[in-house]
Amino acid sequence: PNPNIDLLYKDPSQPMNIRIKNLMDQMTLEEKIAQMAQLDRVAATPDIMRDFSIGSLLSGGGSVPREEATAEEWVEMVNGFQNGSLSSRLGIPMIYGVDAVHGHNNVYKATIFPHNVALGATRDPELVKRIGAATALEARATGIPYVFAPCIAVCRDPRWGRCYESYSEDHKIVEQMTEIIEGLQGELPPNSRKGVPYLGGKDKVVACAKHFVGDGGTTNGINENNTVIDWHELLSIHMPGYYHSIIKGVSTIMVSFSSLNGLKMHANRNLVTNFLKGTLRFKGFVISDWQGVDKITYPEHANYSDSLLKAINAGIDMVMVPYDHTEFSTIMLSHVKNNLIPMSRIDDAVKRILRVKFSMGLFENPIADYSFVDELGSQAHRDLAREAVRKSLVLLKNGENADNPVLPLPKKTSKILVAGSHANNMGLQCGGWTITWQGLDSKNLTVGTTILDGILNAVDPNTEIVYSEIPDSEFVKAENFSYAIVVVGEPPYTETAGDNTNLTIPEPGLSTMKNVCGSVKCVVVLISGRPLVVEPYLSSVDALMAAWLPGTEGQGVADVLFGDYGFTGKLSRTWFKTVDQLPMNVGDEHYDPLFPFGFGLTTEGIGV
Ligand SMILES: O=[N+]([O-])c1ccc(O[C@@H]2O[C@@H](CO)[C@H](O)[C@H](S[C@@H]3O[C@H](CO)[C@@H](O)[C@H](O)[C@H]3O)[C@@H]2O)cc1
Repeated sequence: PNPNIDLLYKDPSQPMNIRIKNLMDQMTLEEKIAQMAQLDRVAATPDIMRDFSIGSLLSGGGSVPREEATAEEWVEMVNGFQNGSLSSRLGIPMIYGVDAVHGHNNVYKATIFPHNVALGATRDPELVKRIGAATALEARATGIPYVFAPCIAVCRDPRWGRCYESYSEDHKIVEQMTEIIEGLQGELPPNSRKGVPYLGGKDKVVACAKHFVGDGGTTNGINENNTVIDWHELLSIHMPGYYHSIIKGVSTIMVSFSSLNGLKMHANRNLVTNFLKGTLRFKGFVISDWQGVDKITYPEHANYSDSLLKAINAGIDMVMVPYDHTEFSTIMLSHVKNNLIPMSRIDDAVKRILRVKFSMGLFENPIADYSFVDELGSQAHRDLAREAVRKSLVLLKNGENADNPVLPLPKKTSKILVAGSHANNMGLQCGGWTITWQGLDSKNLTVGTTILDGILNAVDPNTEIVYSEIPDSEFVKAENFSYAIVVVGEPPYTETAGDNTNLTIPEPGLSTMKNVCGSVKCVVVLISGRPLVVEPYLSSVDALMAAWLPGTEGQGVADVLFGDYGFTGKLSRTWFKTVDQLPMNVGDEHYDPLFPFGFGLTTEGIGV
């Protein structure tokens, strides 16, 4: 140990503020600046962590140790970097972050929960809190103590490629679902201080409310674009989720790529510093989005020096660089030495970062162990995800009238046709942010139960199931099926790749629907991240349900299709007739939906 270092900051019996001060008094300017940098794992090595005292690492979407890496391999990777950090001059541990936005979605074999649009349809904050707790355990199974969740966007236009990451168009549902923060971080002890970073143990993770602010309100839902809104609309629609998150002790908040009335959020000092840190008294740290600093200019990175100056002075504490830490540090050092960034701003950022690291016990427990590896994809979590799937399904049509319902379907019948691109495809039913950043159209993307598997498990052993991905109408007519289940929908997409102005059901789904439903009684199961154009086909399908992006536990669809459980889901988004109506949200003066916000037919389950 270096005799010139006062190790008081490593003493957990000391008050946190004493530890922070003792450590900061010993940090060089270079070390303080390095704590404000977050690198993707591909740009880091243990030596870099040691030599530069980098504050944080992340796995960007799809950034994994190797394909199908085990929990143990993840732990080894994170600990490898951490040991580098611990051997730095002051031994400040790094914090490793990852997007666990519907379960620990980068990791093979993790439980993949329904995306947020589906969770909003459950109207069940307690369920969502349990999902947070399960997600925390699966992140810890891989040695990771920090997740970039929840996304508390209020998506106001389904043309937005990230609309499925939003719980609802209604801010009240988004506020309720911030309960997930207490699942992720742990429940605040009674009478504990509100509005300060909280972490309730080694089985919990630091959370991140994102993306501050108004990410879901951009013009025409164009990703990373401009949200044009007055102050009262901003406060009433997009801001309440942040109050609720802060009160629940959220430790970090991520800034949005988008702009507010023409000003990039990453350069918005009034909102990040004056409002979030001032008015709302947020005490955790504010992190940029991925190259969010670079994107202050167009083309991005056109003037990184000026962008970094704007972003740090706006109040961003940690920069998700995530590649070139040398450029970052060199420019930061220059700005401080030239008094363009005041030392007080650096000290505010580092104090916030250290406050989160001390309050989460990272100095006491920097090295992950293998005690949680069996939590990854555990049966208990899969059962929880299956419950979430059941509760998220929204029944939009059930026969021509209530007297002659189609659902629940009989398990015992002669022959059932299961058709459609999304019936037997794990990648398609999970959607974006799954194993890779964009997700994949891949039957066996990860471990789980496809919707077809779920149906096969549910029906009577004597019932014949015929599966055909894209059957033609002759085949359907010739086979004398009792009825058909048609599972179709959107391909996986993430962020801008998901921006879509026509919102039609892609081929071959539409043709499959026509071929099948024109020839036999059919139930259509729609797999999508948002409402799609269905009005023209409604009269030709016998039943229609929204299954959203259910994740790995496809059994939950069969549970409700065949009546073990009833349909209870309610639309968390308005179902439009045509895209010309958009944006159209509950409460609008002109509101003419196909199915209104809150709509959902019900059926009785036998309650197994
Ligand atoms: O090579 N290219 O062509 C390419 C293109 C776009 C990229 O852009 C990047 O891709 C992903 C990783 O590859 C990153 O995750 C982000 S997204 C951003 O990242 C955060 C951390 O993952 C999340 O919490 C936020 O919620 C999200 O807005 C970025 O968009 C990267 C590479």
